[in-house]
Amino acid sequence: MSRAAEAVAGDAVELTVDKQVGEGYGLARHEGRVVFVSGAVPGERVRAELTQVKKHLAYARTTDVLQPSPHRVADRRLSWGAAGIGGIEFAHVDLPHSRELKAEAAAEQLSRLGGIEGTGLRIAAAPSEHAAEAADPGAAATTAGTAWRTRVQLAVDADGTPGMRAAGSHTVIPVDTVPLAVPVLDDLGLHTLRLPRLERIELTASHASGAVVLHTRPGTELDPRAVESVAARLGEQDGQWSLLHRSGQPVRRGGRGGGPAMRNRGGAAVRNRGGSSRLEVLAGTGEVTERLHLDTPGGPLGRDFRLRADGFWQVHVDAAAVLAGAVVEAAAGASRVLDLYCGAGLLACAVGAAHEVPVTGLEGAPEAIAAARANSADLDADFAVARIDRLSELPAADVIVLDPPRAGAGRAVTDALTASGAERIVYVSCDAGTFARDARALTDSGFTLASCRGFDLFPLTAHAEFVSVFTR
Ligand SMILES: C[S@@+](CC[C@H](N)C(=O)[O-])C[C@H]1O[C@@H](n2cnc3c(N)ncnc32)[C@H](O)[C@@H]1O
Repeated sequence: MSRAAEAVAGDAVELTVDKQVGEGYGLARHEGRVVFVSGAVPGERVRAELTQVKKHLAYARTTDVLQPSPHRVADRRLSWGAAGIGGIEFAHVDLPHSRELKAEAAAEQLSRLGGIEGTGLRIAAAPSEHAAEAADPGAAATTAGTAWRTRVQLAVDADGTPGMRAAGSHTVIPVDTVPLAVPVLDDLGLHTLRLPRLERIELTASHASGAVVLHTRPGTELDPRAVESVAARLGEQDGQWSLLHRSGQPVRRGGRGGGPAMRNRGGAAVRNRGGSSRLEVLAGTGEVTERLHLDTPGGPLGRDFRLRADGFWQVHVDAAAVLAGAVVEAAAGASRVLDLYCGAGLLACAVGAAHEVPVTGLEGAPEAIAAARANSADLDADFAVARIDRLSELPAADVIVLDPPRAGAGRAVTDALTASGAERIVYVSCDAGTFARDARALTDSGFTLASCRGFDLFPLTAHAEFVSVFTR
């Protein structure tokens, strides 16, 4: 008796994409398996190559579109000379529809992992994209959503050519333009330089200032020509630009001085600053200044935040204002606010200033806490270094704000939130999956999810931000 040959990676298959799920995948079925397919739009019939095959599921990438969705547009990466780069999962979808697909994927995760139904979740456009789409409806298929990143990392290959990593691979693809970056980072032109001995560069653009961090490969010295060529580009820019170097020492595992291992926004493990490798300021102050503008019920609020050039700040050019605005609104009526994972103090300072209430902020990175203290000198605010997941008790507050990294808060933190005296939790999340898991823990222990708002603060990628309020 003959049997159909078992599917293997490399096989070409035809798929009908049923719906959108997390990480930018469309979901299809093929010969008894669930297939997660990239580069497709729900409703489409595509030909795809299987990239990974397991017993009950497989991964695939679209190679040809047989019946296109009306929401399919020309892959924007082609116009950037950046075909195949990863991290821009909706490069081929019109921008408003990409938001609907993210909302569909997040609702599925909230239901499956969090047992949460009927939130009516929408993902709202950030003001810049909203304006671009309103000014020119055609922009939704082309330029809207393509110039928002104030923080960008370029990988550098062994020959010193900068670029972006290919999807699912370490291969560096040279680019004609810095994808998704705010114009000033593209204008620097660092992606056109040869940068020997570097393994990556971090680019930061903030209010009237910016910074570039050069990361050398482990065991190599900085190449003076690379430093000179980058410094020359920074010298041509308006505003204050800093140039920094982080040596590529291998990260120490355990031992003293290593600092707590944490997850950054993208989920990659990072060492607490200062423990693993040295950050050296080659030019400028080594700091950037961010400016927050908010319209609050009490009137306009403007604040400057200084932070270290490599310190955490919300990435989308509108993100700080959008998230701070939503958190200020959600914290209305609070008498004392605790901000967990507070970074340089953005949310704590916005809430403290808008509602004139005392705030406490806790965060693992000492440099961020030093910045938060300086940024809150005019407020009734108290900031301290702490590993949130190791706290046995939380400081007293009636409203607790938390904005954990992509890995979410986890059981120890949700238990501490439950044990606290807080009546309201304002949870800011950049990952619907880990948020859904934490939401289930909170609702299982007596909290009710009162609201969940989505914001497209990572346009054209699979990610979004969520601001949710739990009450009890
Ligand atoms: C998404 S950022 C939020 C920062 C801040 N809310 C803001 O908007 O600028 C998460 C922060 O959590 C910190 N962090 C990550 N893991 C931590 C942990 N286990 N304990 C304390 N802080 C942590 C990171 O250093 C980072 O500053």
